[in-house]
Amino acid sequence: MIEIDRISKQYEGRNVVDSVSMTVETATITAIVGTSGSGKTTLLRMINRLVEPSSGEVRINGQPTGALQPHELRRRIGYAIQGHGLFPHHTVGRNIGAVPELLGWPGQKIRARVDELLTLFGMEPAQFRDRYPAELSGGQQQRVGVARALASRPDLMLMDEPFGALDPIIRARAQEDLRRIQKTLGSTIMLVTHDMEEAIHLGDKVAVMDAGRLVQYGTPAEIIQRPATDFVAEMVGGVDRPLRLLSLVPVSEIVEDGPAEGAPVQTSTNLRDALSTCLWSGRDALPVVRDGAPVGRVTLGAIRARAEGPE
Ligand SMILES: Nc1ncnc2c1ncn2[C@@H]1O[C@H](COP(=O)(O)OP(=O)(O)OP(=O)(O)O)[C@@H](O)[C@H]1O
Repeated sequence: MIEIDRISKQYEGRNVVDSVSMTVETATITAIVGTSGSGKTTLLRMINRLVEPSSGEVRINGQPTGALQPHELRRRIGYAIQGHGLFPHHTVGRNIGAVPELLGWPGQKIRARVDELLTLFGMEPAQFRDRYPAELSGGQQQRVGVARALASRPDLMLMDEPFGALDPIIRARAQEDLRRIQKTLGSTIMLVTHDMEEAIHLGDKVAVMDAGRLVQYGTPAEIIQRPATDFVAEMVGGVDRPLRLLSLVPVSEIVEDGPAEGAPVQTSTNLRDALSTCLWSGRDALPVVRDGAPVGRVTLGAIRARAEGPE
C-alpha cells in the first residue's frame, strides 16, 4: 500500500502541489489526470524523491520514503518516462537489466529476468535481446522502457505519460499490454496522463488534479457518474458520458433469460460495443454466449436503463 500524506511542493512561494493525500492499494493502477501545469509530474516525482517535497510524506508499505537510501528507493520504485529514456549505446538486454545490475544481481538471474520480461511483452528474446534502441520501432522502445522499470519487481511503478509519444493504434495496444502485464505480475502502478479517456480506460482509480489540488479520487465509474467539480465534469465531457459508462460494464452484468436472434456477443463484451451491435444490426436483443455456450440475451432496453445510471 502506498500512502501519500498531505504532500505539498512550493516553487517561488506558490503551491504547485497543494496538500495532496491519497492511498493506493497494492496491485492496482492509479491514473493521475489533469491539464498541463496542474502538478501531476511534480506529484509523481515527489513519490520517488526526484523532487523533494516541501512538506508531507509518502509511505510505502508503512515506511516513509524519506527514511530510505537512494539505492533502496531505486529498487522499490520503478520509473518510466515519455520518450523511454533508454540508453542508446546499450543493448535492449542491458537496458532492461540496468537496475538489477546496479543492485548487484548475479548475471544469470539478470538474463533470466530480461528474457522473462521480453517474452511478457511479446518480444522474442533471441531476436531482440542484443539489438540497440535505434533498431526498434517506437512501440517496441516504449515496451523496453516499461520492461526496464519493471525489471527489479518494484513495490511501485511510476509512469509519466508512458504512451504520450505513440500513435493511437499502437497506443491502444500498449495500454492493453500494460493492463495484462500488470495483472500477471500484480504490479502497483501510478501513471500520469493528460488524457481522461486513457485514465478511465487504464485506472482502477483515477486521481484528478486541478491547479495543484487533488479535486477527485475515485473509481472510473464514480468519476463519470458523480464528477466532484465542474472541472472534472468538463474533463469527463458531458456529451458521451453515458457511452463511457457503458464501456466499463460487461454484458454479463445485465444478461437475462430469453431468446434473441442473430449473431451472439460474449459475456465479456462491454455494453458500449453491445449497443453499437444492436444499433448497427437493427436488433433490440442479442444472444449472449460464454465460452461458446448460450447463457441468455442482452436487450437494448436494459442497456439504455444502465446508461441512465445505476439502479
Ligand atoms: N523546478 C521548477 N521550478 C519552478 N516551477 C516549477 C518547477 N517544476 C514545475 N514547476 C511549475 O509547477 C507547475 C506544475 O508543473 P508540473 O510539471 O507538475 O505539471 P503537469 O501537470 O505535470 O504539467 P504537464 O502536463 O504540462 O507536464 C507548473 O506551473 C510548472 O511551471
